[in-house]
Amino acid sequence: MLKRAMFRCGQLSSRVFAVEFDARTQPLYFTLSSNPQELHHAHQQLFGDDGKLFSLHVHSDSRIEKAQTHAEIKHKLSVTLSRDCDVFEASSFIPDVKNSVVKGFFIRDKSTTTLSEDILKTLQQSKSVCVFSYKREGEYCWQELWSPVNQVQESVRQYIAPAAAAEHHPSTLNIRNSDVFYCIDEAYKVLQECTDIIPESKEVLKLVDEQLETSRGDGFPVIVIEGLDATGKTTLTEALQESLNATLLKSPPQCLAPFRQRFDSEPPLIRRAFYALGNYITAAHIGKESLRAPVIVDRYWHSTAAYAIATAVGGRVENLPKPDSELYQWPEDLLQPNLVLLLTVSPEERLRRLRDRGQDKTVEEAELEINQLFRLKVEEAYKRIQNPACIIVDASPSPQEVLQQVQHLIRNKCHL
Ligand SMILES: Nc1ncnc2c1ncn2[C@@H]1O[C@H](COP(=O)(O)OP(=O)(O)O)[C@@H](O)[C@H]1O
Ligand SMILES: Nc1ccn([C@@H]2O[C@H](COP(=O)(O)OP(=O)(O)O)[C@@H](O)[C@H]2O)c(=O)n1
Repeated sequence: MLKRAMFRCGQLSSRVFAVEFDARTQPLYFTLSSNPQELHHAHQQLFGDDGKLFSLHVHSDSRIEKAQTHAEIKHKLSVTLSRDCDVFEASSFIPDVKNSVVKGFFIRDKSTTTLSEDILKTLQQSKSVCVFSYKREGEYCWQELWSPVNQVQESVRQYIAPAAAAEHHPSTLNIRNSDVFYCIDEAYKVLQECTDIIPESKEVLKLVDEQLETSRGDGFPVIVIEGLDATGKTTLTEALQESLNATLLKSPPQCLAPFRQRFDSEPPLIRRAFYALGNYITAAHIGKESLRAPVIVDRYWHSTAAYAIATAVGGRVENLPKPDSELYQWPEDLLQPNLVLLLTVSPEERLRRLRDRGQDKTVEEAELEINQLFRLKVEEAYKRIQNPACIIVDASPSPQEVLQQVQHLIRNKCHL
């Protein structure tokens, strides 16, 4: 029984564990060894005090169940644990091996209550949750499968040993087909797998099916306007629509508006698949409309990929996939625009515009405000996307000046 549980958790000895203590510093990496190892001073910080230490990881053959269980646990831990408990995002992975990440949490309980153990006991009843506890004796610290009732035999102790920082941050390893999708089929499959738990998925898939395959011939130019919230996309796209006599489209398209709130509350796998499919519906609209007039698109694949990557990657900009990573490549089956312009303004100006607008922000956008690191990662990811790459436009001058600057670019690049 115990062996099966250990097996379920993967081959632990080949894995590295990463604990994200602080978004501004690198994670703490450790590995496991069956031989006693002296505790490295960096790890003493983690294991040194008298608090109770646990980690928990989520396993399941169903990626939908795994994503939802992870999100539920995150919520549960954040609302139920006392202030004396620290919860950190943690993962276990095989260095630089794609899709090897198992996500979880690390809990440091300094309280005198048994609250964390009570919660872990409930969580552990789920067949997809694996809980480990950490014990220290002198210079040695080991991890063992935690059980609230049966004490684990000493033979399964795994000693903590330092591990080198991985070349690729662990949060970059599972991005493909979990956060960013590179063909319609992969995103489509995710929603198909959710139809039982999210009935709206069927309606979204029906809307995708209804879009006839449209391949774009030599129609009018297609120009995408990208940028963080409040950088002036709406203002500019509406002005361009008028001045170029263009059709204005957006991604996600209007037909997905009734479902957006529902999918925004889902874990990244499902939420990102929804936005990915939105791009394909918008692509079908672009295909048709560009036969008649120039098309301006407010957000498209750059937004989908940049926000998804920046959310998936913990910590600093340095943790993003490397600039030459294939994760920044445009999906081969998604209609390419002729021009992508990225509106940028200083963080101060952006905040001023957000405040002037005074309307509700999405949770993600509210997070941008408090989370400078996240904003920097979104912008950097935007700039790294290739085929087509975006051209950066300084959107801090007046609306009229920004329009003129963009009209000039469009004339040069698209001969409009
Ligand atoms: N060039 C500009 N200069 C000053 N304010 C601007 C400019 N462009 C837009 N704004 C104002 O900033 C706010 C956000 O603009 P908006 O076009 O809605 O951005 P987005 O669509 O990117 O969220 C609005 O109140 C808008 O009037
Ligand atoms: N093409 C798109 C558009 C938006 N999005 C998501 O939608 C969010 C931005 O939506 P928003 O409502 O703030 O956008 P605006 O209405 O401000 O342009 C981002 O956080 C992205 O996660 C996406 O993934 N792909």
